This record gives sequence, C-alpha cells and structure tokens, in this order.
Amino acid sequence: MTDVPVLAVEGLSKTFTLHLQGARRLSVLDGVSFVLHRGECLALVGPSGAGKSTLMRALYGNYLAGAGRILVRDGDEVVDLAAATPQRVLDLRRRTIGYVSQFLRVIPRVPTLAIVAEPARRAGLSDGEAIARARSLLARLNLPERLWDLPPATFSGGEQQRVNLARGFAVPYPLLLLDEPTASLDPPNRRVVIGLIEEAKARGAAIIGIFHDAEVREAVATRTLSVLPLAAEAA
Ligand SMILES: Nc1ncnc2c1ncn2[C@@H]1O[C@H](COP(=O)(O)OP(=O)(O)OP(=O)(O)O)[C@@H](O)[C@H]1O
Repeated sequence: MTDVPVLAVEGLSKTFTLHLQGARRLSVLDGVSFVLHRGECLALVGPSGAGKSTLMRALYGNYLAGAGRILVRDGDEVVDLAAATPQRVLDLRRRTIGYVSQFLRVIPRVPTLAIVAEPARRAGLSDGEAIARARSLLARLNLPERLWDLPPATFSGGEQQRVNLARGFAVPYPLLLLDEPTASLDPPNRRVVIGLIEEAKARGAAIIGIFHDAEVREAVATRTLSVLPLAAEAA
C-alpha cells in the first residue's frame, strides 16, 4: 500500500442552502480533485471567501459533500469519507485524520493539560504517555507551565491557538489538516510550528494547510492548490 495516496479527492462539490434566505443555494466547491502522498504539504491558496475552509471542513467530515469522493487511506483500507457513516468518520478522526481549526472549541472547566492529552488518549496511548506527550508539546510551544492546570477559556488568542496546536500534534496522524495554524502567533512560536510541521512531514504525514502567512507557507508547502471563487449562484 505504500504507493497508495494518503488522500485522493475526486470531483468534490459543495453547495450551501441558505434556509433563512428563501432557500437560496450558494455553490462554493465544484469538481475539486487532487491527490496527496506521504510527506507532502499542500497549501490551499485563493482569495477570501473562495472556499478554502469549506474544503477543509468537508475533508474532516464536518460538511457533507454534495458530490464526489474523499478517499482516505486508513491502514490497509481506503475509506470514502464522503459516503462513510458518522461512526466511521469518528473512527477516522481518532487515529487517521487530525484537524487544527483556527479557534479552540472545548468543554468548559476542563484544564489545559487534560484537553491536550485527550486526543492522544483516544488514539490509544496510556494516560501517562498521553500526559507526557501533552506536557512536552505545551513546553515546546512556550505555553507557561502556570497555565497548564487552568481551563483555556480565558487565555489570549495566541495561547488558545497553541493549546489547539498541541492537541493536533500530540497524535502522529497520517493526515493532518491545518486551518491558519499561525494566525495569532508571534515569530518565535511561528518558527516552532514550522518545526512541528517539518517533523510531521519527515515521519510521513500528509498535510493540507491554509497559511495566510507567506513566510510560513513558503517554508512548509511542497505545492499549492488554488481554490477559486465560483462565478454563479447555484440553480
Ligand atoms: N455554513 C455555511 N453556510 C452558508 N454559507 C457558507 C457556510 N460556510 C461558508 N459559507 C460561504 O462559503 C464561501 C466560502 O467560505 P470559506 O470560509 O470556505 O472561504 P475561505 O476561502 O476559507 O475564506 P477566508 O480566506 O476569508 O477564510 C463564503 O461565501 C461563505 O459565506
């Protein structure tokens, strides 16, 4: 299976129906196709509102595809995420597909360390290993240790983004989706994230990212995919 792509997207389309506006339909993605192999980092580029985040959300199964296939390699199997059951999608998210969204959304009152350790625990690590991994990532991302036992709801934007990044990099996912992972970070922490992405590529992860920061994009991307706005409203 080594030559089987980690991800093959075939003819992916997505149309939103705006129920509060007379069921108007807005076509955002139309026939998107690409293939991604181990160790590649694909940067999605295109103007604001073109559909980059929509594509990411469809690849994580948050948005249901209108048409097309999203073929994800899962061990010896290839699963079409666009047609998978919700249970199978959750299963893929446990070990196969990681997603670092731009904003942290977590259960209130849970301390930072537990939030970061949780994906590693779900992926099968022991409690001790998951906590050790969480501690090491939080330290690497320069989150002050005095914050680790606090819930992150009141953290600054950059602190919350680093909690999110630590969660995403705590599991060696074969496929990792990064939605503007350095948007709120200062230059030293941007460099830490570039290092984490390079290490993930070196271990064979396939990565798709939206990097508005050109310096970060040029440092990590092996190629780009243009997502362009569609001209017309869907019929
Ligand atoms: N849940 C939704 N319901 C209706 N329309 C949506 C929804 N999500 C996104 N859209 C619309 O789809 C289009 C693409 O949005 P998207 O967030 O994917 O763009 P983007 O390329 O990521 O933009 P940016 O670079 O500004 O983040 C926009 O016109 C947006 O209004």
